[in-house]
Amino acid sequence: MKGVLLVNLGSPDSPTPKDVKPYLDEFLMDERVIDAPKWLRTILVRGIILQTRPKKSAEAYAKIWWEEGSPLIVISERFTNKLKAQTKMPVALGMRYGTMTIKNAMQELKDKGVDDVLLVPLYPHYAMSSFETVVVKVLEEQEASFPGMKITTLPAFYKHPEFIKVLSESIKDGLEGFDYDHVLFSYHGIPERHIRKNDPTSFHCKIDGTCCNVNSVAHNTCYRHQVYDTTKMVKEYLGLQEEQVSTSFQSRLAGDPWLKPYTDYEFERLAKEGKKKLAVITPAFVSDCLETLEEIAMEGKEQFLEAGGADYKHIPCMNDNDAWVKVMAKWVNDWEETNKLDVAPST
Ligand SMILES: C=CC1=C(C)c2cc3[nH]c(cc4nc(cc5[nH]c(cc1n2)c(C)c5CCC(=O)O)C(CCC(=O)O)=C4C)c(C)c3C=C
Ligand SMILES: [Fe+2]
Ligand SMILES: [Fe+2]
Repeated sequence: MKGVLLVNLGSPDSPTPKDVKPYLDEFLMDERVIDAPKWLRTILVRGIILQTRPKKSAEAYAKIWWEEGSPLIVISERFTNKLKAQTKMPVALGMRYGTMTIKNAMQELKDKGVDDVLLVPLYPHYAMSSFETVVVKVLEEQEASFPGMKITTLPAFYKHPEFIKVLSESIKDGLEGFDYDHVLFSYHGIPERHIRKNDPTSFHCKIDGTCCNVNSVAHNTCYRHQVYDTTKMVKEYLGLQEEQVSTSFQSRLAGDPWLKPYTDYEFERLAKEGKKKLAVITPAFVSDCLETLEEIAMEGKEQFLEAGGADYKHIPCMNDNDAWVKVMAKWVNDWEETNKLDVAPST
């Protein structure tokens, strides 16, 4: 029997250093997130980062926490429940990190008789620290505990026309009544090195501003190419002008060079260039989370206004909006009927 496994990133159990620490430990000890050799990763994560970050992180989580729990988890659960109502197949939700494990979600599907699973990483773009680590973890769990289970993965849907349409329409709704003069597309950043590591040709991705416009098989796993494609397609759908739009990367960790331009620097640049009324959208995330609700909606607003901006709005993610659930329901139900996936054509 067919079934659907939705996977998002996950959150700590509560916004306290006690619960944030094991969550961050699992997250940052993932070799696809901090890709240093294990001995070095252990020193970096357990010897340095985890000494101070859990407290700082817990304070940030406390600012956005809801009565029902972490926004990312609550929103993902609402999305899952709505999807369940639109498909005959069993649907389960797991998180890559934290206590809502992928293994439990797979067990839930198995208990319902599912042996043919459509895995849906809840990320529009491919990065080894998001999409790839989910796929690898699911395959590890399959090998260890669910040997009879077949896994098919929904590819990154960053340029699927239905995704672009539903994302653009939700942005249009968010922009309604807000008199903006610029729209910033802020994506979660990744270290530049990860782009090169994920390049199957070993030579295409130069991160020099040109490679991403030249067709290549490398784009199937190039986060930078994919996010610029999303910006371009949404910009075209909404009829925005080139000079009204820019793309930047947020949430970097100290150390490595990460994808540029950095969102916090863009706030300053845009304000200084006279863009006074800024709308910020965050299309790397399908649901709002710490990185959108705290870093963009709260911190970002403060940074932009301090730099001289006059008005600022974070446009919410698609979350459990009905049109987005409908698109996902169509994708999974089509797969159930045809056993084929028509999601992201490769370039
Ligand atoms: C959009 C996909 C994501 C990518 C790619 C990604 C890469 C990445 N993240 C970190 C470090 C942290 N990210 C944190 C939070 C966080 N990250 C994503 C998504 C992607 N991360 C989400 C949805 C969230 C929010 C989770 C929530 O509970 O709301 C955090 C934790 C918070 C903090 O302490 O800042 C860290 C740490 C790295 C190093 C990385 C790529 C290498
Ligand atoms: Fe992250
Ligand atoms: Fe590129």
